[in-house]
Amino acid sequence: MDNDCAESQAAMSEAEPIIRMRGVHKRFGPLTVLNGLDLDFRPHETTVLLGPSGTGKSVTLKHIVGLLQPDAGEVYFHDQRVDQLKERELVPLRKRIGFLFQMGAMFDSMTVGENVEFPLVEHTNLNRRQRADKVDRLLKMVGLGKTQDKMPNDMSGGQRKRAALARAIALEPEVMLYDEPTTGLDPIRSDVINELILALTKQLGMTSIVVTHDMNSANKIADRMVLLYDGQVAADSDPCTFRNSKSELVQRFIRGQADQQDIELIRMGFEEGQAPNIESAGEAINTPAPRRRKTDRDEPSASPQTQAPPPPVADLQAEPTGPDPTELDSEDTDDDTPSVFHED
Ligand SMILES: Nc1ncnc2c1ncn2[C@@H]1O[C@H](COP(=O)(O)OP(=O)(O)OP(=O)(O)O)[C@@H](O)[C@H]1O
Repeated sequence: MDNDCAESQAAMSEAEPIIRMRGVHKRFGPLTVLNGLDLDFRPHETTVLLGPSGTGKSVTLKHIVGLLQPDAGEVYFHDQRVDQLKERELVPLRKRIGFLFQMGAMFDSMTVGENVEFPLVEHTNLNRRQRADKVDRLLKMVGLGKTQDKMPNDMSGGQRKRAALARAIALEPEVMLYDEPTTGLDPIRSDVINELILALTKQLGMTSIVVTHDMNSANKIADRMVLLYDGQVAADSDPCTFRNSKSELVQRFIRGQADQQDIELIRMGFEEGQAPNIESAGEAINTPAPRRRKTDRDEPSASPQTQAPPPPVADLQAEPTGPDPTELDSEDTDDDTPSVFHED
């Protein structure tokens, strides 16, 4: 054992996995995305899924909630085989696994309050008053108190993501999946999201799986880092061991460094008097990622009808004990000094 990493290694869970992916294969036409993926997720742990664009990180998340089905292989949530469930049978599963989509996926025609209330209306027996209280509590938890009546389009990107997170945890899911939760946010707003993810995991005992390209975020929130490459797991360890890995692949990814093949591609583009082919560059580490057409069971558009069931967590019943986040959330600064989870 690398002594420098003993603390980081010790922090990793040894509990039985609650999500298991076994030999998962997934192709889209000629493109193989997952190539026999074996991956487990243990409870109360935050796993960060890393990897170049197009390696199948989002596709992996979508298999966990049955938004995509494997061509071969098995996906389990506890003892339940997810990949064989019919759409109707997926509903209870999706109440236990929340999903924060890349773009937040708010219903633009509804107020923020209505958005957060939506899963409560659909999936609980709470009366109007109880729902209103819960929406209020959820919005405070993410530092967005008193925004119930706002329209999503009148909010900043960071606020929308937090509102989407409030909706995603409304049903108190056991597991939260985050698809690039900090993309498009400045470092301060990104950190707000990081704090929220940490709070949900550490204080409410949630299990989190986070897809990100953001190494700052990964370093802050991860109990475990997994690098996907070529449709398989290329590295899987505690964060300290990951950072100290001698693997060239891992190190290049951490440094965000193009390899010789990428550089050569760009040089050739210049020499031929063409604009460099940025799309192709990176493919030596980035598995080919043809731009895709979103299909059937893909990320929902902003329409309640197509929205994947909102998410779930632990005990949201308790009143938040920290400072009232609404006071931190001034109209013009968009904020962001969350988190309601902080104890005094
Ligand atoms: N529903 C789909 N139909 C066709 N191709 C798809 C579909 N979903 C994903 N793909 C393709 O599968 C590959 C992996 O996609 P995925 O979104 O998982 O990548 P990723 O690793 O999350 O990348 P990024 O970091 O850029 O988000 C891409 O080439 C993508 O175009």
